[in-house]
Amino acid sequence: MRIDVVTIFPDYLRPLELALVGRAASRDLVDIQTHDLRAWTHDVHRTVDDSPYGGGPGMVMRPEPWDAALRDIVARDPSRRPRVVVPTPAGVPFTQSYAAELAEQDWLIFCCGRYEGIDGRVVDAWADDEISIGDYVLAGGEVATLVMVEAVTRLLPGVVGNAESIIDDSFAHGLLEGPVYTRPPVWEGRAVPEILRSGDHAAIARWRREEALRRTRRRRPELLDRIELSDADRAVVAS
Ligand SMILES: N#Cc1ccccc1Cn1ccc2ccc(-c3cc(N)[nH]n3)cc21
Repeated sequence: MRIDVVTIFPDYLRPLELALVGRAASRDLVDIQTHDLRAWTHDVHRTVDDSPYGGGPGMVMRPEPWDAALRDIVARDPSRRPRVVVPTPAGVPFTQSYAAELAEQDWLIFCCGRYEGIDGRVVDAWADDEISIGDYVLAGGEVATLVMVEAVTRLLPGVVGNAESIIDDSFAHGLLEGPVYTRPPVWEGRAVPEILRSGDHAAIARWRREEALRRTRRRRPELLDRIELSDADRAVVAS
């Protein structure tokens, strides 16, 4: 997969050079290129913003640099059509299934806005997806892009060593993941649940599902309406 990110703060995307995503890039499992939007400005001040039509606070990102940047980047591989993603607080919620959908693409371009956002005509002309990572307002699209690139990259083949761990992900089954434990068996007087040290894998799987059901019921009950529950699951949720 190729991922291009356009931003006025390229250094904000440096974390993509680290850890899981950085390792995936070094193994050529993903090719991530970051671009400074100001490279597509031509005035001495490299201006990317202007006052909003209709008045109001803040500034809006001008259409011309964005259109020039996207035309240039897309033209670099005429045989492929990228999926253009614009992070925005007004977007469709980003979910694990959305990450899986984006992970199926072979080329993503993330457009990181700043100020009060990108001129709506550019978004209309170019965006395939306008995505929100949560109901709060960030100062720009870079953090949302970091979140989405990590969530998508970890789903790419070969990136996560133990493929099972992404299958058992929180949300993969529609439930929140239950608690996890490691050594020591007792820490500060708190013991690891005995079942996890029993070696009875069927019982352990059942316990983990029950913990996931209980945690989901407590923290995100609305998720339970979206999944098929067995009679045993319903008994746990009702208890
Ligand atoms: N747009 C806008 C906007 C509107 C009002 C006030 C401040 C901003 C800042 N901003 C500019 C670009 C941009 C991109 C994404 C987010 C974003 C995403 C999520 N999920 N929260 N915030 C915010 C962004």
